[in-house]
Amino acid sequence: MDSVAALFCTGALLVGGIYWFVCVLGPAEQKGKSAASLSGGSISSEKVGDKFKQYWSFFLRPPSEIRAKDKDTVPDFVDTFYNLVTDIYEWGWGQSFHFSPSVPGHSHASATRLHEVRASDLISANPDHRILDVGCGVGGPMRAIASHSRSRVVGITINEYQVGRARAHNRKAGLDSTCEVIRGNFLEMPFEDNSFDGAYSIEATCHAPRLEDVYAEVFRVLKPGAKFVSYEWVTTDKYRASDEEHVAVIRGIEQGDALPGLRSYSDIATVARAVGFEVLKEEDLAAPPAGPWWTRLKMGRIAYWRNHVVITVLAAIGIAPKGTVEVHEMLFKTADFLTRGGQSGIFSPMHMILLRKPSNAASASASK
Ligand SMILES: C=C(CC[C@@H](C)[C@H]1CC[C@H]2C3=CC[C@H]4[C@H](C)[C@@H](O)CC[C@]4(C)[C@H]3CC[C@]12C)C(C)C
Ligand SMILES: C[S@@+](CC[C@H](N)C(=O)[O-])C[C@H]1O[C@@H](n2cnc3c(N)ncnc32)[C@H](O)[C@@H]1O
Repeated sequence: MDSVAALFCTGALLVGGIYWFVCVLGPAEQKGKSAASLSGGSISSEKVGDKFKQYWSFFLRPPSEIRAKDKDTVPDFVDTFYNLVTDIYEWGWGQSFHFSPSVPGHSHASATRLHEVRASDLISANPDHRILDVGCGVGGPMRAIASHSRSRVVGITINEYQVGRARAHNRKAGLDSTCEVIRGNFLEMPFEDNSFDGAYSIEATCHAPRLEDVYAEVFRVLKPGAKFVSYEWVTTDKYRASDEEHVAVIRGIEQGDALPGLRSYSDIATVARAVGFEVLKEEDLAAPPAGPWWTRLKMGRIAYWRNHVVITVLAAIGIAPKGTVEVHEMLFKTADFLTRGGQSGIFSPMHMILLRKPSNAASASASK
């Protein structure tokens, strides 16, 4: 009898321990995504490890070399990146793949929504509008903006797997009649000239080798007089190319986030004007008095260790693809570079620029 009781107690402790470890100790976001369903996106399970190695050796090279020699293959590697990370992002962060300033008294979810709705208000999105989401991910911002503004939103992403996830989330949220998702390259968009009443891009254009190419495409598809807002990833005026620590942090951010070279904040408006936009407003939304955007990354550290153990176990027993462990390790390190970039103030993921296509603009972009 004693041994049965001991067995029962051990079993109960084990189950309780696992529950505590997985669910209580910093639960992952788990909005529609559980650890057991982590995949390599559209990449088959056995190829995840190889694809990760290819990704890593591509982005290990200096950005200047990537842009000079392989500008045209960047979107393919960005696509691979999102196959590798989309499930982990959703599981550990949620459906909005971006940062937001922390706001006293607001949860992360609520601060995220405020940041998204701000973009919608800046472009004055309204129920008569058809709005473009440039680089839409799995559609967190799209759903928030469609609900808030009642406008129709069309999102474009390079990654087919994200299209499936975004459409499923839209259906579940009852927003599939107002939100549409298309697979395509934002450097050559499959949309008519002058066909959108507004556009926004949240932390996505940083993947373009040349900012002018994506801005020129947005310019082309916007109706004259329509507004475009972008939250850009940039180095700030505190960044010094002569400081080794600064360079290492920025390289770490580029490699772990599929970026062909971060731009300086001072280049954004110049590019926008060169393709024909009027600059209405420009502001670093990360600058004080805004609350720090990186606190969520720092606070998550214990959960990342827990996630690492969960992924390692799931990969060992064949539930998660083997290469997922390496992908997670990369994200773990990237989180540290991003935090250092935020704390030192040399990097901002939310340099906001608000642009307008002049009312008298011709339909096609001037820059191409
Ligand atoms: C705009 C981009 C993505 C920004 C963020 C959404 C992501 C940047 C780094 C990501 C993460 C880092 C650590 C992960 C952690 C180790 C894991 O256990 C759970 C997921 C992370 C928190 C993950 C979540 C998304 C990020 C914060 C780029 C790519 C242009
Ligand atoms: C960091 S995610 C941000 C997603 C979304 N804006 C959000 O905040 O949730 C960047 C997005 O840009 C998309 N992207 C990157 N390069 C692209 C390209 N060349 N064409 C289309 N989409 C691209 C990715 O597929 C991804 O959906």
